[in-house]
Amino acid sequence: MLVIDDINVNYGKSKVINGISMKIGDREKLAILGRNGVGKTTLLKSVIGLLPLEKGRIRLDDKEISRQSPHWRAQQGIAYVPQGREIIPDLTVEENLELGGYAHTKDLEEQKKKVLRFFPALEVHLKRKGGVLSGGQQQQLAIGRALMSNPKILLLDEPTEGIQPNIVAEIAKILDRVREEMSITLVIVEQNLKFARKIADHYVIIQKGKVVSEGEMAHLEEETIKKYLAV
Ligand SMILES: Nc1ncnc2c1ncn2[C@@H]1O[C@H](COP(=O)(O)OP(=O)(O)OP(=O)(O)O)[C@@H](O)[C@H]1O
Repeated sequence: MLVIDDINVNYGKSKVINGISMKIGDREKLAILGRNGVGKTTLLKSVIGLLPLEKGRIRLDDKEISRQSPHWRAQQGIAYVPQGREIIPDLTVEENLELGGYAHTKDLEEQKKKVLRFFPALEVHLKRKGGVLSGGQQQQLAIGRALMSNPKILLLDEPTEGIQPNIVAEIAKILDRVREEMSITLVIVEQNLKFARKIADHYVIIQKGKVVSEGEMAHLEEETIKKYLAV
């Protein structure tokens, strides 16, 4: 279980996360929702250790991780798919994948095989440069790269951004399979509500760095959507 306990995160004097708490159970599928600029990416970055906490604590399975390095947290099983994917364009698909595994996997070949089972669209392009793939393929590669560390928890920041609807549906299917077969907890920051509904069983809505609504996805009401998500 990942426990976020009353955290604050600032950029200099600007307070972005103001007392967020949440518990994310094993194998849960959580969507973090909210309008632009409310602090969703900042929250994910503080969980992986890229941003320091001003206040509060984060625990993973009863281990305090708040002050550990990003590398240490990755070794404990937290993986991250950044917004914009951040594929290295001049490395091949295979090399991009391997980058996610070097520090965490004894048997790179075996792990590659395990990950590629979920991504037939990547397997046929292994020797091509990452930069020539379509947006949807790059997103799959970014997810595959994160899975190379064999994580317990996968954090994804807007995986559907700029991706065609049919590929979005494909990614939803892949994530579902990954979660089932690798027994992973999914935490997805998302603006695409349709996708979020499809993929997640719970939601949290953030506004001005605070949680303003949370619950089961099936109970997310139109009124709440209008109030906190409609643009
Ligand atoms: N490096 C930074 N330095 C200063 N302020 C920042 C920095 N990164 C983000 N911010 C500010 O922090 C606030 C929250 O940003 P964040 O990216 O976490 O929001 P978000 O909810 O993920 O939005 P989006 O959906 O646009 O990605 C915004 O006001 C943003 O301008």
